[in-house]
Amino acid sequence: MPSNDRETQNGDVPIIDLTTNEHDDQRPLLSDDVQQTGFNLSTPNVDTIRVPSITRYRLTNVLRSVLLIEFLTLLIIWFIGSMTHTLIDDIIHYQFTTSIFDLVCVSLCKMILLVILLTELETFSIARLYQADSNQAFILIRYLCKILLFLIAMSSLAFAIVKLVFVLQKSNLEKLYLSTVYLFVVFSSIEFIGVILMIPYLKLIKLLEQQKSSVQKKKVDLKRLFSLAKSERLLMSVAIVFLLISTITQVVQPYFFGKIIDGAITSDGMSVVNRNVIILFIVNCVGAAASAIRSWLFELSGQRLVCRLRQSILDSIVKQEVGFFDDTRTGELTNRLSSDTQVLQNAVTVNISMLVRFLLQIIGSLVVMFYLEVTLTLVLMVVVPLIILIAKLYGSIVQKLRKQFQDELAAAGTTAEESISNIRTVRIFGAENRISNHYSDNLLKSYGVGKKLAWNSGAFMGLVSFLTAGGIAIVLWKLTTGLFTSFLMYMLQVALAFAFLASLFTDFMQAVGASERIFDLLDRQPKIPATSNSQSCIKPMDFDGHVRLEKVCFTYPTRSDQRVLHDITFEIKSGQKIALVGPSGGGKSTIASLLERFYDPDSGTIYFGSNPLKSIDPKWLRENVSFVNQEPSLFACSIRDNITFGLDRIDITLDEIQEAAKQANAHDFIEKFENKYDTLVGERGVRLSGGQRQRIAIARALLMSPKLLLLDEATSALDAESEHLVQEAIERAMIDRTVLVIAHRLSTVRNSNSVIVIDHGTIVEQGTHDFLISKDDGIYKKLVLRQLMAGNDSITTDE
Ligand SMILES: Nc1ncnc2c1ncn2[C@@H]1O[C@H](COP(=O)(O)OP(=O)(O)OP(=O)(O)O)[C@@H](O)[C@H]1O
Repeated sequence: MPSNDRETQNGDVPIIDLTTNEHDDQRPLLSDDVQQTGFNLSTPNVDTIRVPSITRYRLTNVLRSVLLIEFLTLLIIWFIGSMTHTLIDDIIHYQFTTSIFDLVCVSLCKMILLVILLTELETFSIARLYQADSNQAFILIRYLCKILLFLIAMSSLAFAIVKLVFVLQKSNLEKLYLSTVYLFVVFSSIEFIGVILMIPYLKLIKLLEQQKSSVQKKKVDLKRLFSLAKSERLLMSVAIVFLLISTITQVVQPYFFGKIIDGAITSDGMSVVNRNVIILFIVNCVGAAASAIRSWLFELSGQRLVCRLRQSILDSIVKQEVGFFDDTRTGELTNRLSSDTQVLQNAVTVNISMLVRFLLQIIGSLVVMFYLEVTLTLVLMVVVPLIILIAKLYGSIVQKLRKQFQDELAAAGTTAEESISNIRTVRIFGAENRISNHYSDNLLKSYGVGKKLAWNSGAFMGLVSFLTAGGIAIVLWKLTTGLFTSFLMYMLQVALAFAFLASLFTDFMQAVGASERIFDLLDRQPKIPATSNSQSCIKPMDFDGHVRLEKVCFTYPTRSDQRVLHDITFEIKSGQKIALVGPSGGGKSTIASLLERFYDPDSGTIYFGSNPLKSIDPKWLRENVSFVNQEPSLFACSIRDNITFGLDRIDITLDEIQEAAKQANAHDFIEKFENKYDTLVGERGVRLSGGQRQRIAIARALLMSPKLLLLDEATSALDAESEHLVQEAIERAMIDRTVLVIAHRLSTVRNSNSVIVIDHGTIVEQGTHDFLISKDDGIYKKLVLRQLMAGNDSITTDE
């Protein structure tokens, strides 16, 4: 069930108002509404309802805008007209067939009344949302509002048509005046159709101020999304100049094309044809060059932008604390790096260019069309949206009727099937006629729906044909062949531009979703800093390896109900080797993770020398503490690069690398490779054996010369030779260092100064190997005895 939150994340803006059926005034909104609207409103309680954030791009707001545009346009035309005769003149000597004053008044009144009614209906809807019981008074007022809405829109249209009819009967009309009346008819028709379409669905929820947050977030994100392109503004400005040039060339082409055709069919027109063909050729060449440069520059700025963005995202990802990665899937993060950034790249460069281009194309084409023939353009502006609206209306009606038809047909089918399969029973009871009548009843119902379908289909085809034929008749009657061709080409340009704009809207919404996810990531501050970012971080220069854990308790963020460590207190003195042993899952690796500050303890403190770990510079920590874990992962680069992975300095010599590799028992096998230290290890080091990987990881840790070495001994099965080599490397690595080793082998434990036995997150025993083995009934003793009996060296057991 999509919740509002999820919608916001995905960036999907619900386009249609919250809708319900008429009869649901009688019941609370139930699951159907959830499916229909995407919002769960089933519990109509003020406290528990999550009021959905509704889009600003909703039908009622479109209607409000149309009303405002209509009023402002008429007002401007009235003022322009006043240059010839004063505004007052138009009022005092008012004439139905020559004044604009009445149109302005009707438009103003209509705007005020419709806006009030729409707002009222929205308010009722939100009030109803909060009320479990239906309120008769509410319902009545709602119906009244809807009726008024319809009547006002219809009256305005009727007035417009009457005025047009009267005006057309007059001769010597001013072109501007006639156009204004046409314009008023267009607007009134659009509003009337809008109101009719809206009334059955109007259950709009008015968004309360305090609940606008998610809409506002979207707004901010859109702004921020475009701010990404800021650093490319120079490139993009140049690109926009070329975009303007290429769009202008595209807009003027049909005009010259028309001229060529007109010239070709007139007897003395060859010189006109020649001239215009040359102009068209030059225009085309300029357009092609401008398109090429525009496309190159937009693509280039897009590529630059996405590179920067990907870099910032990766920087932000790798800065996050380890707990973040426990919680976030790798695929999700790589998706943000690849597909989300790709979506953004298109949105802020190519899509912007397309948006500007198509808008200019529409405006430019309309301007030229108006220039060529005002009346005709106005007629087309009425006919085309009208056909689109009618098609939409027809589509929704047919969809409903088809479903009804299928249901009725299915019922008839069931009757027939039942009768045929139970024919013996039918025969026994002589029920043939009854069955036939029953079937006929069902058929009649489906036939009834079929009749409606047929009627609607006829009406639709008739209306569309009439409008199209009417439009074409006017075009043919009014225009020369050349003009006709230009007109058709312009219409095509406008229609295509609208179609592309619709798909661009979807792309932008997708980009808003992607940008939300990306900005969430870019803005995320790691809970544990990965880099030194403040002056207050300490770099304890006198650190000698002495570490103390005091009453450390810890729970993994992803498993908050299970505490992993309880009151762990112990210390590792400088130069000591401490072995952590205990059953699997007891919490040994977790202690090492805390010392690496992958996580922070819930309570208690870890001290490095006298400094709490939280106050220590993260960079210093990485340089002075090395961790070799059970299954070390290598990077898909050369052995040399893997060994020097942790080092910042670039002046590292091959001798130093070889020395570390020798200590880690890795030098000999590396030398046997054809490319020696430049051998590529493959993804995650797959081209090396487990033992070789471990020895390279040990070399990598040793090269850092850490003051504290954390070792997690491998339990993975290695052959005897490899195991011996790894073990030897580990023992060598421990010499002259402070070491905490998660020990799985008796030999390692024996060599350590102290053994700490961890079970179920607590320290259950602590002391030297000899002391612990001498204890009767001790866990450590049991572990050792068990593995001695099993005849191996491993002291780790599963719980
Ligand atoms: N990233 C994690 N998120 C949630 N729980 C975890 C995580 N890592 C370990 N755990 C849990 O914490 C507990 C202690 O795990 P830990 O790896 O510290 O045990 P261990 O003693 O090192 O075991 P082993 O010897 O098998 O490596 C286990 O119950 C484990 O399931």
